[in-house]
Amino acid sequence: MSVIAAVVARQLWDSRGRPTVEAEVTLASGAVGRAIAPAGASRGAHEAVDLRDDGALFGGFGVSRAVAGVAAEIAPALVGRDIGDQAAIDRALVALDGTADKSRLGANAVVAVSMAVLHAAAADVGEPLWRYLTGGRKVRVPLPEIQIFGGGAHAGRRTDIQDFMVMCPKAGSFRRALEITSDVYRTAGRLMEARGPLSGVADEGGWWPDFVSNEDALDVLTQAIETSGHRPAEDVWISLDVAANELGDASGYELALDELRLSGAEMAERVIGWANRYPILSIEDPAGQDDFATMAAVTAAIGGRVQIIGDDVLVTNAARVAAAAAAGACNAALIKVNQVGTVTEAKAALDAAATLGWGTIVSARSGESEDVTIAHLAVGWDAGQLKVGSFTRSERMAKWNEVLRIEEAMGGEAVFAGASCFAAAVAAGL
Ligand SMILES: O=C(O)[C@@H](CO)OP(=O)(O)O
Ligand SMILES: [Mg+2]
Repeated sequence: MSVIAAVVARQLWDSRGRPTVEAEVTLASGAVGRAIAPAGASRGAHEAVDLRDDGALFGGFGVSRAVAGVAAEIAPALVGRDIGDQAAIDRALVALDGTADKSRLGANAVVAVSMAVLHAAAADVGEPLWRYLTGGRKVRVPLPEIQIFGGGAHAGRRTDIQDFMVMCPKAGSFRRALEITSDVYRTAGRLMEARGPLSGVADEGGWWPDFVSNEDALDVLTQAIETSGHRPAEDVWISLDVAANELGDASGYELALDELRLSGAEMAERVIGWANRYPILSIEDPAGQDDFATMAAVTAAIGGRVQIIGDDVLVTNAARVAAAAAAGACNAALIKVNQVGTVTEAKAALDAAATLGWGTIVSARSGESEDVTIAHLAVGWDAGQLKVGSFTRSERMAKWNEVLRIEEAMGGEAVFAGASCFAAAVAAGL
């Protein structure tokens, strides 16, 4: 394999109009790999730390430091290295940064370079990234989790629950899952229009929510599934990201829309109640990032039939996956490369979760770009599931459309992960 000849970075803009980092890795062979760092809004305290200035009107100063660090330190450390050894390159990035949370060089600089290295390695052997990652293994096309309403930190906290999504485990193909979800999405928009003014879309493209309670949103989503001509709990299921880290911690949670202040035990009761009353197959972060007890209470009660995903709880960190498993805190892991900072560390978290028999979901952030790396990771790593946001925003569509291209490229070999990708779906007999 070829060696790295140059690493450059530049400042681009993300889907929220905030500056971000793009890295470009050129090899001696002439092959090039490029990647853009995404950015979260609901972030866990245990995540790797970007160099950003989110509060500033023009927040470019942190990002320009991240860009400058690539030129001054990362490029000299990587030039001349063998592109085929991603793990060694990622180890070098971690050592060069020297902090536990990548805050010196910035996780946004580190993740952009790490993913650009991966792209360059695939380009060097002339393979699409997803195929390069399979190493010849059979992989599945992921089950998509697609947002219908966006709330929480992505929509001025109009609902407490952050993501109201749907899953179609029995769709048979990725293409069909998108068709069904499109019916539900557009029907939900019509229902909201009929109730009053329709106020556009949230950060990830889901409808901007206009509801009187969190359960009102769940009612309208269930109605949208029915009215679209598909069957709730047969063809289409609800998946929620409560993002409860934004609502409180073990000392108490606030559901502002419902005018409720709940203890951890009451929060668990509430979430379990939703799962009992609505066609829910998956729930992410029903408790705060360090409230393993509430996560475990939910998992013990309904984890046999509902996927309980850790996001802020796990932050794509293999050690936290192990700690959560010991506490019985979840049965699935969200995988966001920028939460941990390098491709190799993200893969280690995914492997740790998969070894436990957990579901694994490669996920976008709420601040995204045209970068489609995660579509390739979801397929090439055989994650089984992919969470990208909604329809109607091109930074999301770029990823969904890329999976459609990959599914087409697989031809007759394409296997849709459907219900096979997590135990709860299997238990539900899907
Ligand atoms: O919480 C999440 O799962 C993500 C995507 O919905 O949001 P953010 O990128 O803001 O952390
Ligand atoms: Mg989340």
